[in-house]
Amino acid sequence: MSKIIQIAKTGGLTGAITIPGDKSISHRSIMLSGLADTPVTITNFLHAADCWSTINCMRALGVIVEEDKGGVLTVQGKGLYGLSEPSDVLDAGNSGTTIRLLTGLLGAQPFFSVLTGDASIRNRPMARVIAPLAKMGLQIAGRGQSRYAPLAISAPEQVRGIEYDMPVASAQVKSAILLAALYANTPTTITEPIPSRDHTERMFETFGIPVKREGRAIILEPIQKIAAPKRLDVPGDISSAAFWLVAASIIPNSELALINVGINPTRTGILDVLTQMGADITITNNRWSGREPVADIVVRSANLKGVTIEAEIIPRLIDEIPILAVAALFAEGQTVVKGAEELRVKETDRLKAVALELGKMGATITENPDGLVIDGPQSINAAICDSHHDHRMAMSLAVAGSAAQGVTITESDCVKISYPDFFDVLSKLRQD
Ligand SMILES: O=C(O)C1=C[C@@H](OP(=O)(O)O)[C@@H](O)[C@H](O)C1
Ligand SMILES: C=C(OP(=O)(O)O)C(=O)O
Repeated sequence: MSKIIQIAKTGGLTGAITIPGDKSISHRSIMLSGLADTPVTITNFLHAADCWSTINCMRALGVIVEEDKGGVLTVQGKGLYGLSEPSDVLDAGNSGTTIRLLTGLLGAQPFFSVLTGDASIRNRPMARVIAPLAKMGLQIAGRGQSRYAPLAISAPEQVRGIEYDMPVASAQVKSAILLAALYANTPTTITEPIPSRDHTERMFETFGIPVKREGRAIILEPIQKIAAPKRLDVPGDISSAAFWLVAASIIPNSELALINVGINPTRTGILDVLTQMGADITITNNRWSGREPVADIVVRSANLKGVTIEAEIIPRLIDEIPILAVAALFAEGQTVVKGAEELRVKETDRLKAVALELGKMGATITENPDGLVIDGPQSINAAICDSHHDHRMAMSLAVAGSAAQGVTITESDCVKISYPDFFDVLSKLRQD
């Protein structure tokens, strides 16, 4: 794929899109299956670069992962106590989920390992996982006084359960602790400031690991074994569907059917906010994919209005702020995003990148330390914009350009991180 892509203005988008597998759930499906004693077949796995980083790390620990021609995976795990010492450095690539979750899992193993990733990953905060894991007895050291990867992980003397009040709402930190807690000799209680995505908890239950939830607390008792399912199906990723939800809302004469979208309530902040903005969204065909709720979603063009997005909802739409900023440019009135300072430590500083790159298209966006203020509607022009190597930025810019006067995006191949077919799907739906 070319690194520079030109996107033209488009007429209404119509058709049906089967949404690719959920990235968060795909990572977890490989990790848990890797700890199983019996083979697990995984359907609708997200074949994107981040999830392959997880597969490659698990393979380096001895787990066998096979892929058939249709992309269905079969994982032959090593059992809870069967992972082996990797002979080389483990590479998480661009994936924060891979490096953070594996830090918890590897920290509890009786061997040495080193975890690193690309330039972006080596700049993302790791102290937030190392601090609670150290309280559990794990031995993890990193660059910059253990704030950054590469991380060197040594065998712990023992793994203790902890009671931990999380200072930041982060599913990655919560999950790292839960994975380490699988090896603890005492219970672990984690309390979240605001509930974050609960895919790890649901996946644990799918693997026969009981997880107690009491208000904002999550409790895991010491376990002896796990009981893997034979098959696991990954629902479609609502964070990928988000680009189509906004594109169809802001491009006149659009009607898209989004098939197989995960609608776990810890992820549906985008639906709540778009509905509040006046979007025309219908949820149909509600069903279950294992312990995860799934539906089809029909979205039609609508006149949007600005809204205030408060801190409390941010964890439920954490990855959707860039595309919501695009929606806000087309909405009548002011949109304010608050309590979103976590966006500064993602693949790039997403608050800064949104203001800068949409600014190149002529948009005026005020960047606050913890959010954005966007007055709409604004007319935006064609421009050459940079993705900052951030998949969600690239896709958000493509939607903005499609709805306005077109856009040229540099470093556009980063969409391979979460949605490799994104530009192909967009070009098939276009009515030029
Ligand atoms: O646990 C996960 O799968 C994820 C959690 C979120 O990160 P944080 O835990 O850092 O908020 C999210 O931004 C990321 O895309 C995926
Ligand atoms: C932040 C993201 O992922 P990760 O933290 O896994 O790199 C994302 O997908 O937007």
